[in-house]
Amino acid sequence: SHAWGYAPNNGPDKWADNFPIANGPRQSPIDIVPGEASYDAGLKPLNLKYDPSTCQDILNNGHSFQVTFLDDTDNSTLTDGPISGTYRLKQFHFHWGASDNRGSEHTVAGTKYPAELHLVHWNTKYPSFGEAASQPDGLAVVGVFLKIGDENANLQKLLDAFDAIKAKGKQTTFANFNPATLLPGCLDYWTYDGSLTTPPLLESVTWIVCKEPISVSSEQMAKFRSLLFSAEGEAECCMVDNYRPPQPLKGRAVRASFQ
Ligand SMILES: CN[C@H]1CN(c2cccc(OC)c2)S(=O)(=O)c2sc(S(N)(=O)=O)cc21
Ligand SMILES: [Zn+2]
Repeated sequence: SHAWGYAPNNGPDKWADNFPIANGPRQSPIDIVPGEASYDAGLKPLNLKYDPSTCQDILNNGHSFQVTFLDDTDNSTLTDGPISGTYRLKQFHFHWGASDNRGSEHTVAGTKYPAELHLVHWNTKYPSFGEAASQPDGLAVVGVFLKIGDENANLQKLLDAFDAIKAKGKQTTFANFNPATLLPGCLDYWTYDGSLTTPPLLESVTWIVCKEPISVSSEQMAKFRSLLFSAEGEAECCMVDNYRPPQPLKGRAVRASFQ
C-alpha cells in the first residue's frame, strides 16, 4: 500500500483505511473553543528546561522537517503543567499551509494560524520513546501557534539550514539550538487528552497548546514552502498543507491554565 501523506489519494481522509484509530475517541487536533474550556486552578505552570547541547540534527522526513534531540539523559525536559513525572524532549517539528490563511492543526474558535510548532516529549516512567508512544500517558506535546508579524530571528536559524534538507530523507547536523527561544513570553495553555496528528495516530498524547502565538514573517513562511515532500530524483512536490484538520471532541474536556 502507498505510504500516508497529505495528497488527495493518501491524505487525512484516507488514513482510517490503514489506521482505524483515526476514528477513535481521543483524536487530534481539535478546534479549541475558549468559552467552552474550563479553568482549572490545579493546573501548574509549565516547567520547560532545555539544554541546547542535546540538539543533534535537522531532517526532512517527507512529512515535515524536524529537529532531533539526544534523549538519553534528563537534560531537556518538561515537568509540571498538567502532567506528573518527567517527560524528555525527543524532537520538534512544524505543520504549515500553502498560504498564510491556513496551516495550523489546532484551531481556536475556528481560527487557523499559518503554522504550528510541536515539541514532542516522552514519559520517562517508560524505558524508551517507542514504549511510551503506545501508552495513554506516554507523550506530551507542546503546541505553539505561529502568527504573521515581525521576522523571527530564532526561527531563521532553522530556515538557514533548509538548503541542506530540501528533499525527503535529507538530514544534516544541527547543534546548540535552544528550543526555548521558540516559546512565547506567556505560557498560558489549554490541555486535553489526544493523539498523534499523523499516522500511527496513537492515542498517547497529553496536548498542551499555548494561548499566545510566536511571530513569523510572510517571507519566512515562504521559506517553509520551499521544502519538498519528494525525494531527490522524484518529481518535485512542495511541502505545504501538511496538517490534519480538527477532529471530533467526543465529549472530552478542554482545560485552561488561565482565567
Ligand atoms: C510522523 N510523525 C510522527 C512520528 N512519531 C512517532 C510516534 C510514535 C510512533 C511512531 O512510529 C511508530 C512515530 S513522533 O512521536 O515523532 C510524532 S509526534 C507527532 S504530532 N504531530 O502529533 O506532534 C507526529 C509524530
Ligand atoms: Zn505535529
